Amino acid sequence: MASVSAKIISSTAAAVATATGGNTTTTRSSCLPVFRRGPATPLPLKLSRRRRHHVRHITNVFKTVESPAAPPTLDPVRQVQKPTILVSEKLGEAGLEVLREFGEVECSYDLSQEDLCKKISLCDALIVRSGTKVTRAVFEAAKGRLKVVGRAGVGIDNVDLQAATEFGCLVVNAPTANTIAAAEHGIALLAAMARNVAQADASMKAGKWQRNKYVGVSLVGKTLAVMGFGKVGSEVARRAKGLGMHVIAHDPYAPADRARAAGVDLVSFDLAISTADFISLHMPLTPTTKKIFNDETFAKVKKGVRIINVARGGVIDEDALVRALDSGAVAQAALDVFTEEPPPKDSKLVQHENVTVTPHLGASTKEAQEGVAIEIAEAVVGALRGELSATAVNAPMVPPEVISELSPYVVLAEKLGRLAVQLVAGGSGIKSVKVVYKTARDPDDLDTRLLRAMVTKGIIEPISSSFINLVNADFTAKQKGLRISEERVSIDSSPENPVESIQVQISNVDSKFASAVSENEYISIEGKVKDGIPRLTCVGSFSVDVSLEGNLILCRQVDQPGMIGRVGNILGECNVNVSFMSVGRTVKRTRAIMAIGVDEEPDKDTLKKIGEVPAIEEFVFLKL
Ligand SMILES: NC(=O)c1ccc[n+]([C@@H]2O[C@H](COP(=O)([O-])OP(=O)(O)OC[C@H]3O[C@@H](n4cnc5c(N)ncnc54)[C@H](O)[C@@H]3O)[C@@H](O)[C@H]2O)c1
Ligand SMILES: O=C(O)[C@H](O)COP(=O)(O)O
Repeated sequence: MASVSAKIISSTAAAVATATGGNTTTTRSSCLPVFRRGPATPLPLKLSRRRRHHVRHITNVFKTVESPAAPPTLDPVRQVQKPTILVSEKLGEAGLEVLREFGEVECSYDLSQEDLCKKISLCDALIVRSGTKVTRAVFEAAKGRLKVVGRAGVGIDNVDLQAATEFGCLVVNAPTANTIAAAEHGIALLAAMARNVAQADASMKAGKWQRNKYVGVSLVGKTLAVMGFGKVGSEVARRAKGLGMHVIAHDPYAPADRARAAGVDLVSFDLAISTADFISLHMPLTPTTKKIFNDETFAKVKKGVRIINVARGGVIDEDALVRALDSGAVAQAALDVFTEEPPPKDSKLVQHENVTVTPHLGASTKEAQEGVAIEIAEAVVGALRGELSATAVNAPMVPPEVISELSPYVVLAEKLGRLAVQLVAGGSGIKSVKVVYKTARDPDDLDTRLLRAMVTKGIIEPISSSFINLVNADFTAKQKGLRISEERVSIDSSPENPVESIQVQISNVDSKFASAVSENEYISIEGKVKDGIPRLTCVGSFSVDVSLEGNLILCRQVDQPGMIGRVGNILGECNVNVSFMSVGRTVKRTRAIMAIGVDEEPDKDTLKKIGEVPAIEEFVFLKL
């Protein structure tokens, strides 16, 4: 019971040491290059000998298939086997040079799936852009030889990450080198659309001179809503302000002070779309943002709004956009990205006279492609050397024995992060997260890198296009201005379990569920692993005990008889299956918290009915 000592490990996500695994106590003299945001300059990072050993295992942690014996190519200088690197889409020359210095490079563009599968078993690395589908079949055909896939760009939706991980293949990307290019393309589309440049050009080339038909609209003094205030969105905002536009932004997870510093007001989704003259999309494609622009949304926009999309086609319901263009709700659209790429030739959207299109050119500038090429080439070479890459998007790097012992806690950590972020009220940017581990072991022996990475993953993934793992968690958190600190609390208990409990605290934010806010005024949730199953054991000051699976409804109600039955009935009537239920209270017959696990997602009406039960003071639905 007694808490003996508390050791604070101030590991800001910013700390370079944490980007490599976060051991804050041991630094020795060996340096390994790790590639970080911005120009692809190797930064020396000091790693302990133990850490270096882990680093070398990065590509082997999940390896399930032995590499076949392939004909070796010898580097005449080093007299070691040179790896073979297949480049399947056009890559900048500077990147190719980096690759050629290290391995045998084969550039084969426009390969069919079949041909790619034939070649891949002789390759150690593959470099692609968005046009090559790296499917499970490709990893299967690689027969274990493929060690790394490099995506020369941000989006990795064309790479089957699950298959990559299963086959022990590291995937790295180049997340920052094309940010400016994408922002510039957004601005190019904004201006071209407002002045009908593409339509007027086509008309003149058809021999016409239609000055009256192509009268445009001015940008100065107009309101631009930037939807997604991340890397690209904030650069678009900056440029639009330079054009004299009034810029507002919607991003539930962006820190308000970062927006304020850029002279941009963060507003709600509805306010953004109902007041803007122009809407520019810069959010990632996630289950939450998929088709976020749909018939319902277009009914709320300011009539005659103009929309730019250089993010991902899937955030717009394209049929709904055609209807909105036909009705005049949307005056014009300028699109670089499409749900299906290339879109069907007879696509009504592409053919629409009020739509300007480009074939996914956002990242296509010479400068961006050179930057991306160098960034990806260095990341791939580093990975082939077995070094740590800050842009790795899969395959955590922890010794198998640590993974095995921590695996149930890994699930717990991710779920606690995922729950905690959903308790934050939209509009309040998250800046500071603290993870508290209670352990009966020597806190110095507790390797929390994986757990911290998984909490970070749980917090960031629902709100970003980033894929988080042990390698990139701190790097990504830093990019998002998120400070993750840790505290290890030593307790008297059985040292059999590596961790007794994990608590996630988020400070300086408002909560959607006031009861999740502790006396110390931060959102606090805590969990434990019992019989190998992760469980939620504390919400704010309330104790509960529910298994973390399916979805969760948290209700705070007056502590009185019949509450479980009433809510259970509402869910039952709507065919929502309750998997478990737990009630926690601080004082008898005052207030209680009910945690209800549900297999299905209740619809809006069902949730409304729960909220209408008089004794229920607040409730929230959380996806695990
Ligand atoms: N057209 C191109 O060639 C091209 C080039 C680069 C990037 N992209 C795309 O642009 C998008 C943005 O890229 P980035 O590098 O700026 O990513 P980022 O992760 O830096 O920014 C995304 C932002 O969206 C915010 N967000 C998440 N959910 C949201 C929601 N529901 N509503 C509003 N905002 C939300 C996040 O908080 C984050 O700030 C991605 O979809 C990326 O794939 C396209
Ligand atoms: O995800 C990205 O980086 C952009 O969408 C660019 O894709 P591309 O490399 O195929 O141009």
